Amino acid sequence: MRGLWTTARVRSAEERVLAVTPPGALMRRAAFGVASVALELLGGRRRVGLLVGAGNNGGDALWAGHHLRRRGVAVFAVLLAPERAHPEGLAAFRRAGGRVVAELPPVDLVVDGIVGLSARGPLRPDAAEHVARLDAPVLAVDLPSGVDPDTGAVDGPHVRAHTTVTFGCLKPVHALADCGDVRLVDLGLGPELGGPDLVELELDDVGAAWPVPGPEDDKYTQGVTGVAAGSATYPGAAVLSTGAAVLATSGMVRYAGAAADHVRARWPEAVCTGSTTDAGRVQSWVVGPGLGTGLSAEAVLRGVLEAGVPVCADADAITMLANNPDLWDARDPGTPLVLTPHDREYERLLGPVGPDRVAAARRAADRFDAVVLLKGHTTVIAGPDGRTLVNRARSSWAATAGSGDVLSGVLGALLAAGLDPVLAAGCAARAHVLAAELAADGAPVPASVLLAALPDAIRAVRPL
Ligand SMILES: NC(=O)C1=CN([C@@H]2O[C@H](COP(=O)(O)OP(=O)(O)OC[C@H]3O[C@@H](n4cnc5c(N)ncnc54)[C@H](OP(=O)(O)O)[C@@H]3O)[C@@H](O)[C@H]2O)[C@@H](O)CC1
Ligand SMILES: Nc1ncnc2c1ncn2[C@@H]1O[C@H](COP(=O)(O)OP(=O)(O)O)[C@@H](O)[C@H]1O
Ligand SMILES: [K+]
Repeated sequence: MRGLWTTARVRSAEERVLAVTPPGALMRRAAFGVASVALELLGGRRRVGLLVGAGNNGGDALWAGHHLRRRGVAVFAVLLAPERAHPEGLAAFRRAGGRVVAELPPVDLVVDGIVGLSARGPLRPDAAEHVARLDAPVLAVDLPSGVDPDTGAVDGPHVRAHTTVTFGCLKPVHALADCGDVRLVDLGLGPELGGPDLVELELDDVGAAWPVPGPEDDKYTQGVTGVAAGSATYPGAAVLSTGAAVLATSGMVRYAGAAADHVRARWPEAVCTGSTTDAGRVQSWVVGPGLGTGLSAEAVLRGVLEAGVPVCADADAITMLANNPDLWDARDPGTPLVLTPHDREYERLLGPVGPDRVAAARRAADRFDAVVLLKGHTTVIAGPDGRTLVNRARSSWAATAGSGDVLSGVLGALLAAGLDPVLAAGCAARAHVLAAELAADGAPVPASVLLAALPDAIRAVRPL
């Protein structure tokens, strides 16, 4: 598990550490970390450029330039606000033989010290012009400048980092946006930080949580997943969602709906009926993919919400809840509900997602007293208790029709197995990303192939 702390939390921890640390010591430690990673990336090459802003982020870059000079590297600095450049950092840089220039000459690596934690919004025009001219890889100090530290949002010119060196702890930007390879330099903030604001599950966490049958188990004890999805128009959604539940966990999957023949033909192990009313007992329901939004679909959703087992409400189920708020009343208040909207479905529920996906997911979790999994390249999972997970895809191949149906089936199976719903959502999202990576391997991947890669993804995360 990787914890991430917002800038406000980092600042208050830093204040307490600064109060008991000699002046400048934290910055020099941070800068030494930047210089060490720069030397590693240079691999023997010897020319570095610095882009230096007005704040302490620029100070870090100048001190890193000082360390690099001492290791014999030629270092050139562009000062974006010369009169406000960090005075001690600039003096040390000059003393060590660093050269201040109006424009960077050809270099092997650029250190981005334009802005750090205090900045908001895109790069200003002068900084953006320098960044647009770069052709060397960029090592970002703390975060790629122009990317919002707390939301990862990008709204104009920004730095694209090959590597980011950050200090003290990871911040939301490091999980929500592309920061390249992220390295952490310890500043001793740990004891002052408290619990993280956001958490990113690692593969080991997913593997440890994934349900595995024991010697005493049979097909019922592991939780039976119910899938209420598909229609005459969209049988494929039922096939994909049911198949994902079949592959995600051992045990049993019941399918109930109009696509029973299609599901049976593809997944003979699923127990299929035409209606949720005669489906038999289940320990969770997945409802919505390809279901339609008519009166009969509403009746299905109502029945599932009343059933008293955890529900994953996806796709058309979300649209129905948005269109007909009376449906919320059918919900059994004591049982978990996981909503899995993409941005357009979210908008139907609560208006535009906006640039802050974490805040949006939390808003919905709070409003609906549900776990909300806001899908996208960066998926955010918020629980009604405030827990928040983020899961960033490494590629965008999963942006393909039907891939959300696969996610819903995996999530439903993990709910049936009894996983805590926030953890279930986090594990499903992580395994889905991994299956997409394994299946795509650099080329487009249809959802049915992503689905077929689920067993490989599960094998890859399970402890040896
Ligand atoms: N605290 C610590 O213990 C440690 C902190 N450390 C380091 O300090 C960093 C935080 O430093 P910080 O607070 O000085 O602010 P920082 O992010 O460098 O720059 C803000 C300045 O930039 C400007 N500016 C704003 N927006 C902008 C934009 N879009 N485009 C361009 N310019 C923009 C704005 O100026 P103004 O608006 O006045 O023109 C403001 O002056 C942190 O990320 C880490 O690297 C490490 O040394 C470890 C120890
Ligand atoms: N740009 C992207 N990069 C990576 N994954 C993405 C991207 N866009 C969407 N996804 C993922 O693909 C899936 C799409 O789900 P959804 O929009 O419901 O598709 P469908 O309704 O066709 O099944 C989600 O798991 C989402 O997180
Ligand atoms: K930076």
